[in-house]
Amino acid sequence: NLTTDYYKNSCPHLENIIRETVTSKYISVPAAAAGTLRLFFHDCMVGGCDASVLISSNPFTKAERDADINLALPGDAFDVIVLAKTALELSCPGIVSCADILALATRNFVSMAGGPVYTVMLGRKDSLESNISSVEANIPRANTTMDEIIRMFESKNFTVGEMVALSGAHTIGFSHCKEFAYRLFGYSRSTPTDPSYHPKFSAALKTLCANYKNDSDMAAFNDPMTPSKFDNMYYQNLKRGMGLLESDNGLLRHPRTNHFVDLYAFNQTAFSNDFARAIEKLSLSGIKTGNQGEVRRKCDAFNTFQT
Ligand code: HEM
Ligand SMILES: [Ca+2]
Ligand SMILES: [Ca+2]
Repeated sequence: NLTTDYYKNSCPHLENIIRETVTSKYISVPAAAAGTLRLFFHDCMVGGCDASVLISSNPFTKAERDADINLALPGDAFDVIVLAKTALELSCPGIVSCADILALATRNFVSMAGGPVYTVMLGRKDSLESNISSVEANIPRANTTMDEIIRMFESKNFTVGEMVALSGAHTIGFSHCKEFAYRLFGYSRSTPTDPSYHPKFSAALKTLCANYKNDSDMAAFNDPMTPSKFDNMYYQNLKRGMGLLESDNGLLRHPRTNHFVDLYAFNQTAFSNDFARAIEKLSLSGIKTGNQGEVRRKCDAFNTFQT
C-alpha cells in the first residue's frame, strides 16, 4: 500500500522540510545521525516501523522508550523528529505520520554520513500502542548469543546476510562502557580481558573505561577508525580484533555469518548495496496502514488519551 509519492499533493514540501531539519541537526550535532539510526532500528523491531518508540509514558502505561535498552537513545534523535513534525504541522497539518518522518530522517542521516541513498516508501500510520513489555524479546543486547540474534532476525523474516549487513550500522556512533566492560575487566577465571580483542585496542579501552562505574557517560566509538563515516570499516575492524561489542565480534566467529564479514570487509560496494536493500526491507516491516493506526498530532502522544 505504500508509495514513494504518498504525500505528493497533501504535503508537497515534505522532502524539503525533512532535508532542512536533518541537515541543520547534523551540522550542530553530528552524533544525532547514529542516534536516529538506532532509534529507527529499535522502533522497527518492536511491532514494526510505527513510531511506537516515540510515545512517552503516562501514569497508566509505561511506554517502550522507558525500557532499559532504550534509555541510552539520545535526546537529539527524538528532538530531530519533533523539530521536523513541528515544521510539517505548519506546512500541512495532520498529514504526515511520525513513522514516515522517522524513516525519512534516518535515510537522510545515513546518506549525509556517507552511506547509501535508498528509497523510502511512504504512507505508514502511527501505532495506537506502545508498551514497555514488548521490548525485551525483540531487541538484541550486546551479550545476546549469535544463534539467538540470528533467530530474532529470522523471526522477522531477515536472512543471516541481511542481519550482518544491517549490523554494519555500527560503522558510526558509540557504545557506553557498561555494554562491553565485562570483556575488559574480569572476563574469565584464566584471563581478565577477552583474548579476541587486539591487545592494543583492549588496552586503550581499559584506560577509557577505567572509571565507568562512576561516570556512566563514558563511551567508545563503535568504529574507532572512521567513527562518523558510514563505510565498511566496521567489518575490517572485526577482522583486526577491534569488534567493540561481543555481538560484533560474534559475527566474525559464527559459521553462518563469517563469510559475510569477509565479503563486506573487502567489498565496500557490496556492503553499500546490501545495507540499502536490507534497511529498505526493515523500513517496511510490520507497517500499519488504513485504520490500523493514526497520524499523530504530536509524535510522543496518541491523539486520544488512553488509559
Ligand atoms: C545485531 C544485533 C545488535 C546488537 C546486539 C546491538 C547492540 C547495540 C548496543 C549495545 C549499542 C550501544 C548503545 C549504547 O551504549 O548507547 C548499539 C549502538 C548502536 N546500534 Fe546497535 N545493535 C545491533 C544491531 C544494530 C542494527 C541492525 C542497527 C541499525 C540498522 C544498529 C544501530 C546502532 C547504532 C547506529 C548505534 C550507535 C548509537 C549512538 O551512537 O547513539 N544496531 N547497538
Ligand atoms: Ca515500533
Ligand atoms: Ca565508519
